[in-house]
Amino acid sequence: MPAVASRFLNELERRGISRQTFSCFVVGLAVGTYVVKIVAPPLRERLKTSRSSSSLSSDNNNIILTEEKTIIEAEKLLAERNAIKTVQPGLNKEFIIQLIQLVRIMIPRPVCRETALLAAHTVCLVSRTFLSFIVASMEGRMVKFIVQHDIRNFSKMLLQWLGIALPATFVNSMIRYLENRLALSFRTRLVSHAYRLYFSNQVYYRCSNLDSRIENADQRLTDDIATFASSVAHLYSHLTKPCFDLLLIGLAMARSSQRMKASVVSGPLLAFVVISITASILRIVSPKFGQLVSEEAHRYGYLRHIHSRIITNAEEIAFYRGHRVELQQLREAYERLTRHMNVIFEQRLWFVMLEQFFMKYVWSGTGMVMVSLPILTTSKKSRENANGISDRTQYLTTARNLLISGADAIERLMSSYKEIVALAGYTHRVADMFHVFEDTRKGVYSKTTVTECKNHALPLEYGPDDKPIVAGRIILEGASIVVTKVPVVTPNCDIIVPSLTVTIHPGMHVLITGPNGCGKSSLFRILSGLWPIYGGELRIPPPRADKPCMFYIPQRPYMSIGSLRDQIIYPDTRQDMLRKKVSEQVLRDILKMVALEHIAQRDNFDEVRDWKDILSGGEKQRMAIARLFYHRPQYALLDECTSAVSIDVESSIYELAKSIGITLLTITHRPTLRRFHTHILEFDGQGGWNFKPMMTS
Ligand SMILES: Nc1ncnc2c1ncn2[C@@H]1O[C@H](COP(=O)(O)OP(=O)(O)OP(=O)(O)O)[C@@H](O)[C@H]1O
Repeated sequence: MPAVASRFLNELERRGISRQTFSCFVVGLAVGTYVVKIVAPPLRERLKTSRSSSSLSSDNNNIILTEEKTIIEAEKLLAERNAIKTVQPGLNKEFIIQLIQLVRIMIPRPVCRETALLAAHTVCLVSRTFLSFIVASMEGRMVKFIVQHDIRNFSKMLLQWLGIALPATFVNSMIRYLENRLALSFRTRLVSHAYRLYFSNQVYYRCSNLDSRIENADQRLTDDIATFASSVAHLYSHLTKPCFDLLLIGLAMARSSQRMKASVVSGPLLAFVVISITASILRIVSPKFGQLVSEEAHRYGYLRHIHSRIITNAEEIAFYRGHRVELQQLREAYERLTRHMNVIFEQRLWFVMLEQFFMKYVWSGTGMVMVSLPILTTSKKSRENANGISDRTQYLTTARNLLISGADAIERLMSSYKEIVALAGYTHRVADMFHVFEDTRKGVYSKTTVTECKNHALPLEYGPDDKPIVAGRIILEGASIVVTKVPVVTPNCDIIVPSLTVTIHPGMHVLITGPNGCGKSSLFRILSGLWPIYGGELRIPPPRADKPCMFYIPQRPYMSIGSLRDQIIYPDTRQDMLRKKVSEQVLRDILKMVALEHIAQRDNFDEVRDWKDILSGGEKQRMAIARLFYHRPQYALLDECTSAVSIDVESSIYELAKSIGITLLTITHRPTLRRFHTHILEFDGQGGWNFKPMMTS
């Protein structure tokens, strides 16, 4: 082995690489690797535990349910805990696979805007490294000329130094600019991919109502994607540049110490030993910041939750004069947060002290020793030589500059590692979100259920996890709604109605009644395709270009952002309206039908307001019914949508709807509406139902 090593070193020397240069490079590489290794575990630990504001607080794998948690929250926490148990974000194979998948979305083709930005960014990074070397050696030579009283050469060098400053500053700001552009480009690609998935097949509804794998889709779509994209862009420069820097710095320092005829191994070796020992100490004594930060985020999230509850329910609280109770709750939440923050500050106090001591003093001292070793070990004869003094000054200045750059590179390498670990966490969150979107789009759900689904006597097919399989069929055909042996099953796997069979032809106006929670609205969810069909068959008319097959109006109407026109034609846009050749006069007539003509007189159709707050409860319901007259669907699914409308207006609305050929499916508890219907579907609340023609009295 020694013979092989010696031959290898001889070969290097033959190719112009001295033994000293090579050993310096190897030691430098070892220091870098060790630093990265030593910093890794605590950071990974930290990232695992520091999660979003809605994250769970877990201790020894047991969920701590604070007094504020409801059953729904408990369910969410359970789901989150399960997710953490199954997939651990970290630097593993899964991270690489997920990262490659995301990179394919961010850089869809070999030749695209992103690759051009990446190429320009790389050129700038390489240029910056070379420029810093040129500047460091120039500064060394300038000091040498000062010591030698060589004014001519000093002035020449100063001018050259200033000349280099211009491209150097330009390259620096270009690096930042390109990094930001790259991050934004990546983000845009990811966001448009995410939006495409989120708005196909009602994924936005399904992933929050039928699936519990994603707790906060909004946070993942905004914060997580943005952080992931900027982290990838940042990491590229943070990883490549310090490695490149360290390599060149090592070579340059070896060259300059070689000129001083000194040993080049002892310095880096010393640095390696010192960095290893101090980094190990820091790792051992570091407090568990991950857990502490996670708990802080949790308490902060609760404080925000209380604030938003007060804003949402301000009117109710004001009527009740409930401000004392609310204030008390706010104060308690705030105090819990500040108490915990104080604990973090105290723990951080001594740790930061130790960290600063090592990094600022121990590492700097080691650097000084490294730089001075070649000078301190020179012979007495060369020490007394006049040229030797200026050479040593030049060496010292150049070495000092290189050392500063080297320290900067090591620091950046350490923070790059932090970023890789952080990136693993965000990669997991973003990739997981896409995965869940894809699943829910295809109708594959995973929900932690409170109820066990083990009633195998019921006519459902069950999977190995004892959850019912989505085995029903939807057929778009004919003009009638035909429900055949379809069970009504909630997302929690509660079977409300084991088997429902109903046929509704156009013109059969059906009144749907039954006690609270018997499954009336759930039937509408099934007809609209929001809930999966676990069995049987559902035939509904295929969608038509001129009018929708079904139009649902809920009890709590939704007011969109936009003008008065947008409220009436929702979910159409103005372009859709113009294409359908609907004039403003038609909109005015529609408002008249629902007794809202005064709104059109008060505001013009372009008026943009906060309609949710401006309109009264009954007015909002009437506005929702105006949409029915605009869209004129084949079937109207009316879910207690006139509960706040006066009886006379309600009657005229029903008469009008029937007269323009809309078939009504109405959920109501009001007996006054019976006369507008031809059939009745009665649920008994025990899973039974009865569908028959309406008896006229
Ligand atoms: N998203 C959901 N996840 C789980 N269970 C749900 C969900 N939505 C409704 N349920 C449950 O399904 C059952 C039927 O609800 P549904 O809304 O159909 O009742 P309903 O007959 O319309 O009642 P009401 O007359 O009070 O409006 C209820 O027990 C309800 O708790």
